Parts: sequence; structure tokens; C-alpha cells
Amino acid sequence: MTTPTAPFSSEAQTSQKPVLVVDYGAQYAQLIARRVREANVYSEIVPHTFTTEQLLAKNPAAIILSGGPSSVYAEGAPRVGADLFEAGVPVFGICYGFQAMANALGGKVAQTGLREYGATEATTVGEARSILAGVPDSQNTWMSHGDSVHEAPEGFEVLATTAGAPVAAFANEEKHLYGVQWHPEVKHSVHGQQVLENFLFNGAGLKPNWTTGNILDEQVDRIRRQIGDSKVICGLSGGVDSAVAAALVQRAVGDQLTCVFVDHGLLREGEAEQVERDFVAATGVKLYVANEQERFLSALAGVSDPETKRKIIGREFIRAFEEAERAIIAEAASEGESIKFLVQGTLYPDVVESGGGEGAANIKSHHNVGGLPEDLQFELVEPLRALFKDEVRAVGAQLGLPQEIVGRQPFPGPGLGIRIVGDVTKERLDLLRKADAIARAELTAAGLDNDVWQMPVVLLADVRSVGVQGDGRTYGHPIVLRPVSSEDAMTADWSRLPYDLLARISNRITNEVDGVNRVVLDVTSKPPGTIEWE
Ligand SMILES: Nc1ncnc2c1ncn2[C@@H]1O[C@H](COP(=O)(O)OP(=O)(O)OP(=O)(O)O)[C@@H](O)[C@H]1O
Ligand SMILES: O=c1[nH]c(=O)c2[nH+]cn([C@@H]3O[C@H](COP(=O)(O)O)[C@@H](O)[C@H]3O)c2[nH]1
Ligand SMILES: NC(=O)CC[C@H](N)C(=O)O
Ligand SMILES: [Mg+2]
Repeated sequence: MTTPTAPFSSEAQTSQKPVLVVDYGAQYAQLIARRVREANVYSEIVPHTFTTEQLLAKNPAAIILSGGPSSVYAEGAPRVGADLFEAGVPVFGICYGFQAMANALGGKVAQTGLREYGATEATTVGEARSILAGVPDSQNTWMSHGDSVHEAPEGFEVLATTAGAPVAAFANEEKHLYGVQWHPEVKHSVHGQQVLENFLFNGAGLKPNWTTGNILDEQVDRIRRQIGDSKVICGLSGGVDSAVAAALVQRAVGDQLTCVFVDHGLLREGEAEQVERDFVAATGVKLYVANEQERFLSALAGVSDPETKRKIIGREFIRAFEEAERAIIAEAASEGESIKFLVQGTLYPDVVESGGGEGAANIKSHHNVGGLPEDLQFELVEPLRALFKDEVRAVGAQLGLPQEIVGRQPFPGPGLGIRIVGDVTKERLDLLRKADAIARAELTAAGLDNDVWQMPVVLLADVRSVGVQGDGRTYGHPIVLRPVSSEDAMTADWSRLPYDLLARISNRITNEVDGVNRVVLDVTSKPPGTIEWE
């Protein structure tokens, strides 16, 4: 049995020295890592439970301490060892990380009674310099804190101040130690990226030489080393992630790879055909289609709890891959040699949401991470596990995959199974498939496919409401439209689709789909809502 690689794998994803982001339970630790990578510097996240020794063992080029919910003076608050600041590695503290650094080095942190949340003006002290070089004397920053640094530690100079934070930024150039009270990683901090890059390129002396191209070469190499000359299967869904993972593995080990598409009956209209047409045409990969509608439907019968559904789907996926493996071996008459490796297009957000981060909450069990069964026989190959969607799209484009594949909107592996609120039946799936096909067709016809990240269409099977159609009373189900815009699915906003498009979708669904008498629009951002309803 093989357990999946830990999310904070000690095995580096690249040969480059990483900028480590130490996660103090921040909401946006992954956003910090993103911004570093956008500056073309490789970055990884590690939990705050890492000791100084463990941090240094990863040979970091620099370290960023993230924000977090604790107060440094509270009992049990996560600490940073003062020895970290003597190791000669450049360090940048953000919010809690800034306060923790001040505290560890003998500065003063206290509650000011003046909380700052949201847009806050920060004023440069003296001349703009160090990590504030090139930013205006008065800049708009985004804050979220109730504690403040009152006195910088010895050897540090104060670079900026705000109404609620006497020390809002500091630096010790000699030791390459820096910090800011605000969140440079969020877009609302207008000069945030500049401040971060000042740290990376001037403070830490790094070069912007990491690109998704590095990922490509290094992953091909790693995959070859991991798989050797064994055979391997890849779960192929028609989505972006598995298409890119499969193309990478194909580049690495060629026809040792067979892709397995599981038709679990929870797919949208036309999906199965699309996989065969687009992906096989673009790559020439070997494809095995597993018809497993029966297996999934009977395993899901009568189940309405979302996490239970997800776990069942995760388990049945693996059972379906095992069946497929047997069939592929039998077909190839390869003397019973079993296939040990399973490629999945797992991304970083799948891992984080499944509670992969130390101290991170389990929001929902993605079928390919938190939903995996205990008795998993395969060794997983997950070349995209450290990446965000847009980075995966860039890798896909470099691999020469067509835009119809890399630009596709995401669709969750558990499919319509987690878009029916209530238990899943064949009839409900057929109904939802119809509604979904209408919504998608209208979105495409309006030319707005690229304006939304994705648009889940959800059936509230456990809810009924009264309607009037053809002069008669109806008692039908609502359909929810959930169009969202997003950068990486970790946060999202509801898309402001044109009213006439929404009206057309609503009209068509209520007219054409039996059993639906109401269409509603979900106007919730993420957080607090997630993108999918289950
Ligand atoms: N129907 C399916 N058949 C085989 N494997 C699947 C199927 N659905 C999902 N998977 C596997 O689970 C992984 C995670 O699914 P997920 O939906 O996150 O990714 P994707 O479908 O590849 O991309 P996208 O996020 O763009 O939909 C996939 O990369 C793939 O390996
Ligand atoms: O492959 C997947 N397996 C899953 O179990 C799963 N759950 C959610 N999603 C997709 O992930 C993104 C974030 O979704 P949520 O905001 O609903 O968590 C969105 O893009 C969702 O469609 C999944 N993808
Ligand atoms: N966002 C943060 O990192 C907050 C840090 C600390 N808890 C404060 O309130 O000041
Ligand atoms: Mg998918």
C-alpha cells in the first residue's frame, strides 16, 4: 500500500532553492506563494510546526512568515525560533509573521485597541527605501490586524507607519530581515507586488529565473525516474488538469501510458464524446473507457450527505481504476504484470481544501485527495500537485495542447453527483443534465465562456416550490445557477452575467425541463460560500 505524498512533501518540486512560506494559519498563505511565483521565483509552503532545523534542511533561498489568527503574546501562540534570524537566510514577515519576528528579536508587540481592517493608508518614514523603494510616500495597503508592533527590535529601522500601527514596516538591511504589518499579497495593497519583489530581488538578492518551463523539464525528469520502464495508467476526465498531467507523462514515458476515462454516469451531456474527440485527437494517447454508471449509481443510492457522497465517489473511482487495470492487462496479454502507477491531475487547491495543510480545516474531501480509500494499491504520480490552475494551463500550452483543452472551465471529478442537493438518482441526473446543457449552450452563445471561471448548475432535489405553468399548479424543484469568476478557485466572486442572458436561461430551463419551475441565481462570493454546493 502506498500513501499519497504528503502535501508538504519534503521532496522539492524543483531543483531550485525554494522561497519557503511558513504558514501560521493564514487565509492566504497560498496567495503569498503565488505572488512569489508570479515574480518568477520558486516557492513552497511549509507548516509553522517546522523547526528551524527542518526549515534550513530544505535549503531555502529566503523565508516568508505568513499572517495568522493568533496573537504573539497569547498562550500557545505559534512561535518562530530566534535562531532562524541568525542563519543568514533573508526573512520577510507579513502581519502575524512580522509581529512574531519583532517579538522573537526583542521588539514590543501589543494590542493598540485600534484595529485596522481593509484599506489603510501607510506613510513612509523618511525617504522611501529598502523594501519600500519606488513606492509612493503615502500608499494604500490592505490590513487585517488588532495587534501592533510598538517598538522595532534593536538594529531595525522603521520604514512606515499607519494610524493604528506605530511600526508598520521595518528592516535590518545588514541581516536581510524585513517585515510589514499589511498584506502585500492581496491585490488591494496597490504596491504589494512591488514590496514583495523588493524583498526578493534586493533584500534576498534572488534572480527572477523560474518559469513553468522549468516545471515541464523537471517533472518529465522526475516522472521518468519514478516510473522507470513500468506501465502506468492515468485518470483522464476531459478536464484541464488530467489532460496536462497525461500529456506530461506521455512526454516522459510515451506509450507505457494508457489513459482511463471513467464514465460514472455523473457526467454532463456530451462529455464522454468530447474526451475521445479532443484529447485523443490532440495527443494520440491510448484511451480505455470504463463504463461504470451502474457501480456509482448503486453505491450512491439513498445517500444525501455531501461528505459521504464524496468519500463513496473517491472510493469507487479507485475501484474503477483497478477494474480498468485488470482489463488493460488482459487486453495486452502482458503475463499478469500489474500496473503499479496511477497518474492524477491533482492540483494544490485540491490538497489544501481536503485539509492537507497542517492545522488547515477539511472544507470538503476532493475525490482525488481526501476521498481516496485507505487500501489504495496504486503509487500515485501527481506532477501538478504543487501548482495552481493558471500555472497548469501555462504548462499545458507549452506541451502544445490546444486552447479548447487548456482553456476549458473546470468540472469536478464527482460531477453532477455533488450538484444534486439530496440523493442521486438516474431521473434527477437526467433532469440536471438537461438544465446544465441549456445553461452552458446559452453562455457559449452569448460569447461569455471566457468571462466566467465556471458555472455550476445545481438541482435542489430536496426543495420544492409552488409554481403556475399552463394555467395549472406545479410543485417543482429549483435550479440554481452559480456563475463565478476566480483566479485559482481558492477565492471567487459571483459573476455579474447580463440580465437578458439570465432571463433566457431561466425561460428555457423552466420551459424545457420537466419538473423544474424556478431558476435562481447564487450571489455569494467564496468565502463564505464555496463554488460547488456540496
Ligand atoms: N471521469 C473521470 N475519469 C477518470 N479520471 C477522472 C475523472 N474525473 C476526474 N478524474 C481524475 O481526478 C482528477 C481531479 O479531477 P479534477 O476535476 O480536479 O481535474 P480535471 O478534471 O483534470 O481538471 P478540471 O479541474 O479542469 O476539471 C483528474 O485530474 C483525473 O485524474
Ligand atoms: O476534481 C475535483 N474533485 C472534487 O472533489 C471537487 N470538489 C470541488 N471541485 C472543484 O474545485 C474548485 C473549488 O471548489 P469549491 O469552492 O466548491 O471547493 C471548483 O472548481 C470545483 O468545481 C472539485 N474538483
Ligand atoms: N492577519 C494577521 O496576521 C493578524 C495578526 C494578529 N492576530 C493581529 O490581529 O494583529
Ligand atoms: Mg474535472
